[in-house]
Amino acid sequence: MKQFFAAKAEHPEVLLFFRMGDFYELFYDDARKAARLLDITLTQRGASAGQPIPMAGVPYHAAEGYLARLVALGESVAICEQIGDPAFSKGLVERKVVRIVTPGTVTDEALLDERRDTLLLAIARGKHGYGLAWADLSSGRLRANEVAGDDALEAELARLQPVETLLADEDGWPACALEARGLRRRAPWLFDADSGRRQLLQFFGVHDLTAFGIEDRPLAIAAAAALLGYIEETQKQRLPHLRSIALETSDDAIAMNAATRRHLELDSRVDGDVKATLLGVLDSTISPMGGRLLRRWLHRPLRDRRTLGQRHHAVQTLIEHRVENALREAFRSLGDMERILSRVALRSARPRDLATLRDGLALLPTLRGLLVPLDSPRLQSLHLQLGEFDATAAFLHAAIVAQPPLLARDGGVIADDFDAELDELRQLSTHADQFLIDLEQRERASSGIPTLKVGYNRVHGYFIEISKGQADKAPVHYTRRQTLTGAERYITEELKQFEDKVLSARERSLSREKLLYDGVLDHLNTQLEPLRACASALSELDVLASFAERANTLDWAMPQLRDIPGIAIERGRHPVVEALRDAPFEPNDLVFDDATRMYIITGPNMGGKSTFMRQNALIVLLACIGSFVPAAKATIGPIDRILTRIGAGDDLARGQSTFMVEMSETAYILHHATDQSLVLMDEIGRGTSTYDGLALADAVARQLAASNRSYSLFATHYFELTALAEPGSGIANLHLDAVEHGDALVFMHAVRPGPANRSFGLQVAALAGLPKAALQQARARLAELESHNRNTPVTPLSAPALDTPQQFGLFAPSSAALDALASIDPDELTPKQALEALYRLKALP
Ligand SMILES: Nc1ncnc2c1ncn2[C@@H]1O[C@H](COP(=O)(O)OP(=O)(O)OP(=O)(O)O)[C@@H](O)[C@H]1O
Repeated sequence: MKQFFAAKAEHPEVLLFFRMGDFYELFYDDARKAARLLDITLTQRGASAGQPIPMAGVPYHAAEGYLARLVALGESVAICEQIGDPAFSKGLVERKVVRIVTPGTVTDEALLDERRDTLLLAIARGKHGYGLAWADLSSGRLRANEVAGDDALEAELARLQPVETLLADEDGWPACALEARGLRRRAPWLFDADSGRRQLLQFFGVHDLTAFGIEDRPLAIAAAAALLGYIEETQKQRLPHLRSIALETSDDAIAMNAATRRHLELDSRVDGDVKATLLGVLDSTISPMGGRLLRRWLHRPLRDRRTLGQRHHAVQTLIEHRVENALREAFRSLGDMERILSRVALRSARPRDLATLRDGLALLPTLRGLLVPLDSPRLQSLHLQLGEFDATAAFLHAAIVAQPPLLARDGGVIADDFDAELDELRQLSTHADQFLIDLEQRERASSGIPTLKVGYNRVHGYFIEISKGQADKAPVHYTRRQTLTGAERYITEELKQFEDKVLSARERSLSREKLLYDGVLDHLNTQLEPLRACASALSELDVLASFAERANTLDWAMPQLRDIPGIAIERGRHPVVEALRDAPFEPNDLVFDDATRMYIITGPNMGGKSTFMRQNALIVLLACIGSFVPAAKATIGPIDRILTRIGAGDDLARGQSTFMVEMSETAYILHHATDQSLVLMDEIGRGTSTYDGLALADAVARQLAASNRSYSLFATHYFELTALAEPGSGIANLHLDAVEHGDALVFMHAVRPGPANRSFGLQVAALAGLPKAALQQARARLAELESHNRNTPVTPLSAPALDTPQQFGLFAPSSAALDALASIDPDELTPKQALEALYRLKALP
């Protein structure tokens, strides 16, 4: 327990797996917590100061599964191992924490999500913004950035989705940081830029940080130093695969805030159905590393039209030469080279990792053969980046058996003919079998006992076994080793000598194999950088081939990215709605140019307004990651942001009301949208009373059109807003329609110019199964409201000067007053009652 308390004192915040023979045991609160989280039995072991010690344990050989579950729950675990061999140590075995497994630092295959980066993030705070540094230890990728305010920090958190986040243990962090996953508070001095800088210079062995692009970014440096400090503290080993850090500035990418990522359902949905997300439809990559790269691309659409143009051209070339399927076929045996190489660097690569690497490298000549004739600059540069690894592939082929076992521990990994000494040691063991057969026959003959057997057992070693009935015939030079119920077991001098030789040959061959295995890792480590470049080229090829496959299968077209402002989409479709619908999808056009920067979209519920708005954002997004797009034609000018305000994103968990969320997202958009931003506004203002809502929607639309001058799609049920579309306002109307067929309602889904004339709200409610009585009441009420509106002069909304506040002229008399009036029969009233009624009416709101 002394040992335990010492180890626990060093790691008070994490669970301590304390190795005891074949088990990892947990004590006290750790035991209680683990028992709860892992559903394992809480028992007791011994007592301390007269009190029983709560204990829970997991078998050592099954620890990985339990670790995976704990890490997935966001827990960290310190692994305290027995150091040295218990067989040789006198008294207590020494124990030491050898590593800390944390959600953001795991590299074991079993603990990682195959198709998602596992990021550890550190955030440093400054007066004017934040520094971020993040690492994916399983691939060795290390990045940093600086952002200006809380909103930008939130956007980065939504993009990166770290599994573990380090923050200085101070007050005043914004909610988005405090809600980050796997939050870990660290001492504030660990986030110091000056000492951090020295730390980074030392870590990377350089004289300045200019080459990494972070020399004059103190907050990024502070975050990176805190990050690396934590990694070293938890991993307790060298990290040779973290060789550089790169700045990933936000300026290169199309900005999307957290709300936009959520609303567009890029890779997740509130209902958890990932198949119905953009990534779900888009991702047909074969290798896990390709899948991870695609997800990164999707969350970081680019603004650099040259890079994107090269990607589009590459995809087109793959399609034209019909090679995408051949490439993809080759990728099937590729495996996760990127993560394997990290494990090679960390020296934790398993035999099967090396076999996968070998088979992957063996594919390169085929891949190169496919790429050579392709006339695309990007494909050719990837071709070069693949490199030549024929010698390495041959080396691995010679070194590793065709199908190695799971663990290196039991041998059988290094191939025959790779090392003469190993071959000789192995021969000794193999020849042992023949020797034993010969010995058995000889001993049977000389002793005259035909049932005599030669055998082996792990505890007692080799033996000669004679049944109890024949035991008295045992020759005198047999020494008894073990007595069983029905038999006696003996050893002879000859067998003993043989045993020593064979056992030591086994041991020596195992340690020889270990040495050779280390040698193979050494050899691979000398080529780590070119191998990693190869893996990254393979990942990108996988993504490009996946784009080509999707474009072919789903009939997508190559977008044109232009320097000229504007967006023109012909026959655009919503990729996810189209994929999930059985019926055909109705394609729609969209044109934004200098004359029209905003469309007010009206039409019935279920008409397709949201779908139309989102499909255009998704088409722009797809074009800006290098993919083809679901449209007949798409021409897209420079875009700096995609911003959305779409309903149903209620954030009750964060304690904000629906309306509050709606307004803060709208505020964000008005503050950030520029004339190169694409903005989607869906039913803004519906979260509050009609007039407040209308007034707000009107003001927001005007501001977006006149001040922000963004490309805006503005869906609304307030028909009054359609009046904004005046000549010269830059605003136009679009509408969707439905037609009634008897009781049925048919949605046309076709986007047409001009405002809608009906909303069909009640018909849609009927479709949704609202009770008949409620519908009848609603119909009567609607007729009443409509007749009031007709009798009341409505001043139409116009947009004479977009920046002058509008006075609404649509206030009909309060319906309460009308109701009250309607209930009065003047002929029945006495003069006094009439006067009282007049006072009551006057008092009504
Ligand atoms: N262009 C289209 N072609 C075929 N089906 C479509 C199309 N657009 C929308 N749909 C179908 O209609 C359904 C409703 O569309 P959507 O949610 O966009 O309507 P909406 O007008 O935004 O409705 P609400 O006003 O109630 O939010 C979609 O789920 C989809 O199945």
